[in-house]
Amino acid sequence: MKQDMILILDLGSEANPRLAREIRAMGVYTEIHPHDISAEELEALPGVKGIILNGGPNRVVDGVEIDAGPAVYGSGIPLLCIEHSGAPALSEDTREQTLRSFVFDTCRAEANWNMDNFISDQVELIRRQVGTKKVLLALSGGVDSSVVAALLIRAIGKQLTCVHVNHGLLRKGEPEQVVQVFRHEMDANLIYVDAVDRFLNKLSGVSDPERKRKIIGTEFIRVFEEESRKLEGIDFLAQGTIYPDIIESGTKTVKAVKSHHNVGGLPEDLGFQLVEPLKMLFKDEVRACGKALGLPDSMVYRQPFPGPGLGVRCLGAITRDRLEAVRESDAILREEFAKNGLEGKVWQYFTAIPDLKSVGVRDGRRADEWCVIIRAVNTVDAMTATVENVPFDLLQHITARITAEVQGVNRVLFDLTPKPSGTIEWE
Ligand SMILES: Nc1ncnc2c1ncn2[C@@H]1O[C@H](COP(=O)(O)OP(=O)(O)OP(=O)(O)O)[C@@H](O)[C@H]1O
Repeated sequence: MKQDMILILDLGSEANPRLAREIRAMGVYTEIHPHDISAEELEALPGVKGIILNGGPNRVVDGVEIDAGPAVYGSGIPLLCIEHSGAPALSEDTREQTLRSFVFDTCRAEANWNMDNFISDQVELIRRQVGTKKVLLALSGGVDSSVVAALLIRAIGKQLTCVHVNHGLLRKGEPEQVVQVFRHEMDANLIYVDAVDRFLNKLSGVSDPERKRKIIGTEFIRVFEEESRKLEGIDFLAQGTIYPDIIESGTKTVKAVKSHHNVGGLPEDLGFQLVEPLKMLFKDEVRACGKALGLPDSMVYRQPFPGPGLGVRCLGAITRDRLEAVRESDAILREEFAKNGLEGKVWQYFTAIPDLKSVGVRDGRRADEWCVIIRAVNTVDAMTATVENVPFDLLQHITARITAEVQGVNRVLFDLTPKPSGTIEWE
């Protein structure tokens, strides 16, 4: 990479990602590495202009205080030590000034970290890694895999084959958008697999949420493997791994938040070499990259969506008609939130339909129909969530639309429960 880099060494701080993002926000590239980086590893990192030793509450490991070694202290590269202790923290201003002065005055780093440079570097690296060989990508249409696809199309064009599996659990219009954007606009090699019947047949009668998730995950792998076996001469598999996936899989001082399996469960033994061009990007940078590559905002700024899709919002055993009602009501909710300035403001909003009918009145007759639950929540870290205060007249308008436009629905409920005691999703 041609960019200057500030290296962050993890001396037991939980604030490494935050520090890394702060410096990237100043336009300077950062990477987080373990405290005991060797001289060879340090040497191999390009453009290191400064090193920050970021200490914190986990600094003592097995009774011993960890520290960087001679490779770092003897490197001649400017060092800054930060210790997050119990002492009163520096004010935000002082902290930012200290960081800025270290980065720009002491290290003389150039603010050359931006998406255009990132993209041109990655294009070069991908071409070097892949040569004239072929690459396979499972393309969900979600942010990460879409940005990987766009980057690879830029780098190697038709040497990339994308496989999109329509399992029937995607939101309204999403499979069509994948085809439109990647096949028609970006002229990519796209294999579109219509596996709707296959998934819904497997899920028929299954009401246990864990079993539903498992079936969706396993069936996805089967379909993907079947498709990849039909292709010949593929050496590489591209994946939308991003930096938080790697950070969260644990460092020497911070235990794993979750294991790093990135593909919603693609096995590790598919026998391909990996291409992971986004693995050093934070989520907002992935979005910026997608935007710079020309992907539509509706793809790049999409709200988080669970891996098993609408399957976990069609509560209990999935039926086609209730799944359709989830999809249609979700589309109305999203349309109304977008029209009324709530898109981009509310972190996550969706509808869920329990396997429950109640009596109502339709065309002057009693009719047993489902109820739609609206959920709209805000969160910083998904560990806790608060409910968005959606204007009452908007809720009434959405209720009127859903009960008029969505077949089989006679009631709309608004979920007032924060997390805890609720969770964000219903299953
Ligand atoms: N319907 C699908 N068709 C093709 N690939 C899929 C599909 N669903 C998931 N994948 C693959 O599995 C990966 C992980 O899926 P997951 O649902 O966990 O989303 P994610 O990590 O948020 O990534 P993305 O933003 O790309 O959806 C995706 O990046 C993609 O490679």
